[in-house]
Amino acid sequence: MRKDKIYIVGAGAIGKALAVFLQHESKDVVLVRGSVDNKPAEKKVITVTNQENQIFQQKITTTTFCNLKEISGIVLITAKAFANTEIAQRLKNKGSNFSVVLLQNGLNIEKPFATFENVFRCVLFSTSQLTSDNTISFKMVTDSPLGNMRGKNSNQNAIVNQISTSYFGFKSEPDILNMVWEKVIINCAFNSICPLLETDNGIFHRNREATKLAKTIIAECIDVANKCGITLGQKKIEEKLLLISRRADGQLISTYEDIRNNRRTEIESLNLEISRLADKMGMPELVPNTRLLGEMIQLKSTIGMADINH
Ligand SMILES: NC(=O)C1=CN([C@@H]2O[C@H](COP(=O)(O)OP(=O)(O)OC[C@H]3O[C@@H](n4cnc5c(N)ncnc54)[C@H](OP(=O)(O)O)[C@@H]3O)[C@@H](O)[C@H]2O)C=CC1
Ligand SMILES: CC(C)(CO)C(=O)C(=O)O
Repeated sequence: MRKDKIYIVGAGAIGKALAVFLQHESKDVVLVRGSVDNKPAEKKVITVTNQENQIFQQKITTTTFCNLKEISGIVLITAKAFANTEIAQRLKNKGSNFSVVLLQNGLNIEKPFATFENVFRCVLFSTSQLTSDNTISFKMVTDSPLGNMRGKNSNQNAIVNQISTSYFGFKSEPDILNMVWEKVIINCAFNSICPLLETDNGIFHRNREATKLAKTIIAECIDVANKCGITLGQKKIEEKLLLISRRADGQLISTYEDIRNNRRTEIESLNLEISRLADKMGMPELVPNTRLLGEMIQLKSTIGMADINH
């Protein structure tokens, strides 16, 4: 079996958990900082607790792009999606002997990698939350599908085999675009409703009114997807939303974490991207609630960030 080096770009909740699980299974892994460069490499002890209260602890090498002359292997991007243009630019200077896998939420986030040869998207069905700088609460919902944007299929299976562990699973997906849409729609509900209600991901399986609102968002977004030639089923997406809500009960969605920590959110690639698509098609009326909730998240986030700057 192939044993490529695995570079994880973005040392956040997902990146750190993934690094720990991979190294736990003896994979050759390094964390590469997304927002920081020109720092020497260091080793950090990172501890992950999973849904079964199993504890995993590994000393992970964390480095920055300046220390990597050439990259050869698998590059997993777990930085926030709005950083992709800058990350693509940095990767362009590191040769071409690697495949890129985007593990981020969001629609059209692969655009900055348009000129790369092997680009894959993965749709994450796991939740990870930092409980302190280097401790993480992790819950796997189910295996995360990974599919081909431009690379060869053989490459896709090799990547899935190499990055899968017993605790953070992946599977090959022939129609990743469909999956991306489904998950983006689910995130349009989770990433707006949970932070606005200031609650955790379990809200939908606990509260019927919250689920009703989520169903409205799902229906609006499916309309936009259909108009873009993507056929999706309302029931299937609702079931996935409830499954995630049950399995990720108690975890906070990353957008809520961002707002609580006065950081930029990814709402631009979720509710606001779907709203933009509806506008572009000349049908803004398709997504009134999705847009409104997205704008409220934007406002909540900018108010918080403005407060700390004064
Ligand atoms: N957390 C979760 O449960 C899930 C997350 N996702 C998706 O996974 C991705 C990562 O999420 P998560 O780990 O929670 O996020 P975090 O905020 O915990 O970590 C994201 C990392 O992105 C990097 N980053 C942030 N801003 C910038 C910037 N301006 N330029 C470059 N890099 C930047 C930072 O890396 P560094 O510290 O190295 O600078 C940061 O640690 C997101 O797209 C999210 O939507 C999907 C499903 C579940
Ligand atoms: C919807 C959920 C919880 C699924 O993993 C997610 O995408 C996130 O935490 O960002």
